[in-house]
Amino acid sequence: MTKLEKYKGIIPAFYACYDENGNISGERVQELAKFYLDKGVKGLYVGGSSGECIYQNVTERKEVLENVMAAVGGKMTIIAHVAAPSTRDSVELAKHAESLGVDALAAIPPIYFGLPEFAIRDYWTAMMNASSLDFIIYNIPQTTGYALSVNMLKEMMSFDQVIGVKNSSMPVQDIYLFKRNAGKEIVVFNGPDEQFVAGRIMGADAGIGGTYGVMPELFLAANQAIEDSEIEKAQEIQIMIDDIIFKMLEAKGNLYDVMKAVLVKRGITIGSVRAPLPRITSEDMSIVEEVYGMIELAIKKYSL
Ligand SMILES: CC(=O)N[C@@H]([C@@H](O)[C@H](O)[C@H](O)CO)[C@@H](O)CC(=O)C(=O)O
Repeated sequence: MTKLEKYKGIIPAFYACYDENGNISGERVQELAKFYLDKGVKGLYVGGSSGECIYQNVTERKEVLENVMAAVGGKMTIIAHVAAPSTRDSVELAKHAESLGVDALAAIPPIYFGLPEFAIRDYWTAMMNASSLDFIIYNIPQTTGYALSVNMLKEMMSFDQVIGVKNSSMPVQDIYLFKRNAGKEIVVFNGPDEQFVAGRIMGADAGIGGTYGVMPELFLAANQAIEDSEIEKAQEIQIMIDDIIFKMLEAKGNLYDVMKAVLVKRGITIGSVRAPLPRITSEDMSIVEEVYGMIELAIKKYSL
């Protein structure tokens, strides 16, 4: 088994778990982490977009990771997204993550100001230098405004710690582009859940996604179908997944709040989203019901 094997598979992007007052709930974090452990996913991606990291302070982000590690540390692969607006906070989070024994760090590029590539490199290397952990570049141009270039990829790949890219850019060809130009074996994680199967076919080794958490069974089944070269089955499951995602996106409230409401129906309560993310409305509840039904039906169809 190569050292990259532990990253290959289905890795839900962990949701922010709050109590009824909107504070981090360690108890709920642990409950959600154990739910995913029971489902058999490969690992968890903690503190990313789905973790609402942008709206949490450093202390809160540490508390989330501490509770994930307390619940499932050592039992599954844990990737800690540690990027924060300042390099200083990101470095602090990187050191903290290493002290807890996570497997890898991940980071988006710096946000808000459009910075030159040398500054982005310095931001990432500061986090790497603060630990000895594997490091994953998080490419998500649609939210950060920076699209990973091949030159930057090559420069970053010269660091031994850099083992992969979580790629959330929309062109599926980027997956191959990054693998082709990395100059070494890397793991590419598919980001857009709507094209997970396409991403795997184009060479993604794994997937990290925000909607996995509400229907992990379906992504596990799609991944298994790919592994078994059952492409038609994989496509069929992907289409069901997309119908579910498109339905959730019809809601007025934020996608994460829709998924949190669906999780309640699946027996897991993790609170709502933090403002400015809009909460679901009473009219959105029919979408929640419908989505829950669609997930149940798909699970039944494939006896998952
Ligand atoms: C732009 C965006 O948020 N992309 C999501 C997707 O999982 C996305 O929610 C999904 O494809 C639905 O559109 C992930 O790539 C983000 C993610 O995994 C994370 O950091 O939480």
